[in-house]
Amino acid sequence: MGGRRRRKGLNENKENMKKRSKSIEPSSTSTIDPYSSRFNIQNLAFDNYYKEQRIVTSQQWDSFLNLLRTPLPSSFRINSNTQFSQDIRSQLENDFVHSLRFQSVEEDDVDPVIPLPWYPENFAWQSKFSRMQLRKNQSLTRFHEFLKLQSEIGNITRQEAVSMVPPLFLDIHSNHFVLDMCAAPGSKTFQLLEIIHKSTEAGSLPDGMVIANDLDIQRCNLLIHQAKRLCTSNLIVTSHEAQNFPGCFLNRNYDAMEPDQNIDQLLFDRVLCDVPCSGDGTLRKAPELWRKWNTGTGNGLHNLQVLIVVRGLSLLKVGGRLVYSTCSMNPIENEAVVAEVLRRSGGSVELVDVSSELPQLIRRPGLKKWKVSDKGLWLVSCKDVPKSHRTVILPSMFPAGGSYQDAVGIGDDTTGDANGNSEDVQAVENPVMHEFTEEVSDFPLEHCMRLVPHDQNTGAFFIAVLQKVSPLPAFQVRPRKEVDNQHVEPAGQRNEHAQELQINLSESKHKEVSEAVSGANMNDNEPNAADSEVSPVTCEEGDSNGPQEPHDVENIAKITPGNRKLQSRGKWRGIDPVVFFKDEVIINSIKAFYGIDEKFPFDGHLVTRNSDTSHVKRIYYVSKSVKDVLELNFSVGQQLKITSVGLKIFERQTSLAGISASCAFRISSEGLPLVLPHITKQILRASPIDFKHLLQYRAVKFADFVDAEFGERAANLMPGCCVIVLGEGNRAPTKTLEVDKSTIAIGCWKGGATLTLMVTELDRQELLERFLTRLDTEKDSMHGSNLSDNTEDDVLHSNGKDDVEANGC
Ligand SMILES: C[S@@+](CC[C@H](N)C(=O)[O-])C[C@H]1O[C@@H](n2cnc3c(N)ncnc32)[C@H](O)[C@@H]1O
Repeated sequence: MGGRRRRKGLNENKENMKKRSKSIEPSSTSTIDPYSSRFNIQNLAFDNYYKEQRIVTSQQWDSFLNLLRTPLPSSFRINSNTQFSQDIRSQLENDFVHSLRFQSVEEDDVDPVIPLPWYPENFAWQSKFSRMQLRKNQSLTRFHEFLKLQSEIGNITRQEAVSMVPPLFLDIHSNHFVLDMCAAPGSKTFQLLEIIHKSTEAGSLPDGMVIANDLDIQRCNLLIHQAKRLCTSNLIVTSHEAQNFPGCFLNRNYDAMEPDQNIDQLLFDRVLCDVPCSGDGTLRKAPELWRKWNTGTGNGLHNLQVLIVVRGLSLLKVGGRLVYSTCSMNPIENEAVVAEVLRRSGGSVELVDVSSELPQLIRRPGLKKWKVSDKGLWLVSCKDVPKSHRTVILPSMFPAGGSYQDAVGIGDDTTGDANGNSEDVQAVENPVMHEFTEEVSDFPLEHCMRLVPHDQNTGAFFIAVLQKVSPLPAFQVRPRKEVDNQHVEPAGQRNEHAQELQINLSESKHKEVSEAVSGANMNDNEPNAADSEVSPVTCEEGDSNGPQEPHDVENIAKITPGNRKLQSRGKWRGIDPVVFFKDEVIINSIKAFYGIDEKFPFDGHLVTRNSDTSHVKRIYYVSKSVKDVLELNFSVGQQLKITSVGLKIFERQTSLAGISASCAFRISSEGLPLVLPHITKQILRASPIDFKHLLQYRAVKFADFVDAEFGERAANLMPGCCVIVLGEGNRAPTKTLEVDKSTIAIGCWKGGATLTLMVTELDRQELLERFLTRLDTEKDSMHGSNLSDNTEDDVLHSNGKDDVEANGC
């Protein structure tokens, strides 16, 4: 099966790859439109707004708009740290590029699927077909099935091409601490983690880590679910308002500080602010947005966006990089936010010129001038804003910024009604009248990047790269009244952001930093109103005692840093507590059962989500970096509301067989790659034929293994969980098992008479397919280009021992 497909692909590969360069043209295929009949894909307010903002030249307007009305080509990313990433890339390069070309629904000159030229190592791909076309067109079924399966297993992530860009500008290194402030559903978080893990050896972990935060706990759960596929110990998921993200500042002079405490404040090398936005850059993917589009959404989000970036900058180390991004085309959510942040940072933050990075990515410079529209009225300066509109239209939305204290005169309306109808409003109706006041920003906003759909057949995106060059200055704490007046309720947001303008961002002294990060109305030791709401239980421990009341803040504040009593109770209502797992009896039994070598650090690296550690079901492994953050978090009174942390490594087997085994904890499939190089017991290497049979039949009797010696060794294992590694050749159980990232291993259960597979059905199918493909590849390389037409079964049968099928296992 796999053999025939591959050979065809191999022969044509080089030629196909040469043709790739012309392939990012929009395809005529993408104009087929089941789409236009279902959605009203025009909106006059949209046209008027963006024509006036001049986001593209008037000559380009039609092609811009026409492309916006066509479906988005589907794109995806190969998860570079999955075991089969290279295999998947080869399959695309060698097989699909070729086969789809010939099955294409249209005769055109566009390659059906191509690697995105600006994405490193051909790990991101775009097809010329929209998702709908992939679903509906029968000639694309095989490709569609491939995408579906690989994405379910976690080998690929379906993601908009432009959405893959922001993480690439963060310049992430494996030792970086990264904060993803608005992370869910997590496609960019996964990119960040992949980069951090990229050059780590099997069985070891990078020094860096990612905190993925999102206010919406349901969306956090999506992220957590997807993140399991990454098998990472270097991730913490939190759920806070990004603009109030806790600072976790530990006063170093604290008497009872633990000696091993090695970080005293949560500061990050990199911060990603992929903020909530109006999302009109995704119109091609979500055409229902055409109907809903209005200028109020962007205006309503501007202030929140500024606050999130400002908070991100205060948590960024000096010298660190912050990337701000939106999938909106609106300058009020983009350039105006960046300009306001630069204004507030008083020279301590620079907008970086990244024109030499990712040169193949076509981008346009940020705008230097724009206007504000409020209910159909054009405003060119904050001086034009009538008093009654000043709660909605902020000075920071204009290119020159300013403040309403200075803005007296024309817009100083005292007679307007609640809807802003007044003589002054009439006075600003005609933008021509104020053309002479058109403002131009002084900041180098041309360094911002605008990705527009018709440049490379994508959605639209906005990206700005900021670098913190010195501590942020102290800002004036604004009077409460003005703060309330200035608050703008963003569309769909709760009224929780009103107070945040009071944040004091001084970073000149540690004490001040502590105050700054806490926000004026927010005690660092205290959950804020939004955070202590009852939220869905993030119940990683199934037997948790259910939602818990938030603990007495006073008591928490009094507990000295490092007092482990804290850990036995959860602080956040509805969220399981994070508890360091230190049960020596269980840990030693696991270590002894699997013969885990001393090089693999357990101390302080195991956590559970159950304060009753005698009933722990799941044990999670955390990297040194995550361990440090958790310890800091305990020391500062658990400011972080952690919904998920670490990698599930051991899981209690609750069945009868599990209870009777000498170690009740099995190794989870997520944890296996990490612990594999350190296991010396309960591990066997199987020949390909026996490995294949395990995958095919799920359970194989010891007597039925083709390699009798392997069967005997399996029978001699301790009852319970064991690991079977795919060996080379017919039989090869060796004493020391050398493993690397490409090693294929599976968790099994050794019962009375059989070995039984312990992987999900989906993983089993995928593993079998990949395993057969590898056999194919080996066969290819053995026979060179002169391949016979043997199937993989011929190879397997050639050892003359394939009697398992006959035995009907
Ligand atoms: C553009 S989406 C993020 C997409 C994500 N970065 C990704 O690549 O998958 C914006 C996210 O911000 C979250 N959000 C909205 N308001 C927030 C706030 N005040 N603080 C933190 N997250 C917020 C939303 O729940 C949403 O998941």
